[in-house]
Amino acid sequence: MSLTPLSTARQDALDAIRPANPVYVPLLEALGRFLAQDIVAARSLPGCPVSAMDGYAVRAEDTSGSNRDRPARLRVVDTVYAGHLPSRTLQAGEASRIFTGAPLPEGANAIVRQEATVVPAEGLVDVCVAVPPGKDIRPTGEDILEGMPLLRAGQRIEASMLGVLASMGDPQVLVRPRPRVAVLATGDELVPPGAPALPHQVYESNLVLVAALAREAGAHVVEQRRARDEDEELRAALRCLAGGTDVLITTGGASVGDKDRVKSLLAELGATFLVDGVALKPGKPVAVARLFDGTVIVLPGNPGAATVAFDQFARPLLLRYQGVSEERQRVRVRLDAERHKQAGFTYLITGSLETREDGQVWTRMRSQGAGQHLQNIGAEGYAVLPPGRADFAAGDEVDFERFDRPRFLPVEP
Ligand SMILES: Nc1nc2c(c(=O)[nH]1)N[C@H]1C(S)=C(S)[C@@H](COP(=O)(O)OP(=O)(O)OC[C@H]3O[C@@H](n4cnc5c(N)ncnc54)[C@H](O)[C@@H]3O)O[C@H]1N2
Ligand code: MOO
Repeated sequence: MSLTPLSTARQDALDAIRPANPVYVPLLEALGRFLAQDIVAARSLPGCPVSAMDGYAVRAEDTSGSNRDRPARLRVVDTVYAGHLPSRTLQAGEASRIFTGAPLPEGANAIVRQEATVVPAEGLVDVCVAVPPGKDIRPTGEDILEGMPLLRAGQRIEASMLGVLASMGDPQVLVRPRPRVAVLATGDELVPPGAPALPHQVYESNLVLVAALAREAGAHVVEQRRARDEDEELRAALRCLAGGTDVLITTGGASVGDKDRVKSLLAELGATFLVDGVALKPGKPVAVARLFDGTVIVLPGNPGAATVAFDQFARPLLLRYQGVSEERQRVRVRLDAERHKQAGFTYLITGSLETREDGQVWTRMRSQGAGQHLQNIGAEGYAVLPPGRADFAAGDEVDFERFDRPRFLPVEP
């Protein structure tokens, strides 16, 4: 049987997922989630001209030629604090005591910092500098002008964006719900960390790995469970977890061994498979199915293969649920070593990037093995060895998919 190519399989899986309907959440809850609306400035910031310094609002012309030896003496006719309105229009020879952020009085066109003044007597100020018009005034809209586009749907919300939203007067923001995810690790050999394990047993490590990857993709992990390779136990776990969540992610039991029963039990429960096996290494046994109005993603048990299969299927699916697709940067790189592969497969080999003296970019590929834990730690991306070719020599050019600084684009429901 020929396996489905990676890009076709991923599209088949994604086409079945509709983004969830957006909801308003309080700003802090939106951190790390995806904006479901374009944001246009509802007001200017500042909303009117304000002082940028503590000092005196003056008419610039009243200070012309003044210095420490020949200060300009002005009458102080008002005091303006931030959040309060001035009570006077400034006339020639007058100043208003003013503080940072306070609105500029009518008639004033400059600020003198208080360090450049002396108070000779109550109600008077000596200005020891000449200030030009506009000095230390923040004009209306200096930061943000009403009507300007600020944020766009699909952006991942950062702390600074929450500050901008609040500054526009919004107590909440429209985002898509986090998908509710359950993770199920299967295998008789698995022992939970914390309990004693014999050499033929394996510490269960996929639950935390997959839950963490799901959380990085914006999901809310609601349950993590282990099940032995027993039909009854597996069936019960699959039914319960698929019923109560948006996405169930399983690991292990995905291949063709006698005890690899996850896929056949899902089929018995009525699952419809959108993807079942992909021409991808590592990660070949990955499957995606619909069951009980939710999605089940079957990952291979090998931690390395599970990580790649998660990245290529679960991550885009969880992101789509939140209304976005991820666009990673691709660069051309040279391979640091030769590689042989199955011609029909896409191989994704984690590695780091290195720019050599001649300016060419090379990738230092990690040794590849489905079961390896270490190949993903600190990797900068994947060297993509595409289908349609079996042999790659050191120095051959391929695409490199970078993990850092992806773009998130909104998808149409
Ligand atoms: N005859 C064939 N055998 C295999 C094929 C094949 O096409 N024909 N495919 C291979 C590929 S590719 C992969 S990948 C593996 C994955 O198979 P499974 O999903 O069935 O994984 P398991 O057999 O359950 O486990 C594989 C390996 O990973 C360890 N593991 C499993 N779960 C965990 C966990 N939660 N925490 C830590 N380690 C885990 C497990 O102990 C095994 O060592 O199949 C190949 N076989
Ligand atoms: O393709 Mo298996 O997925 O890792 O070796």
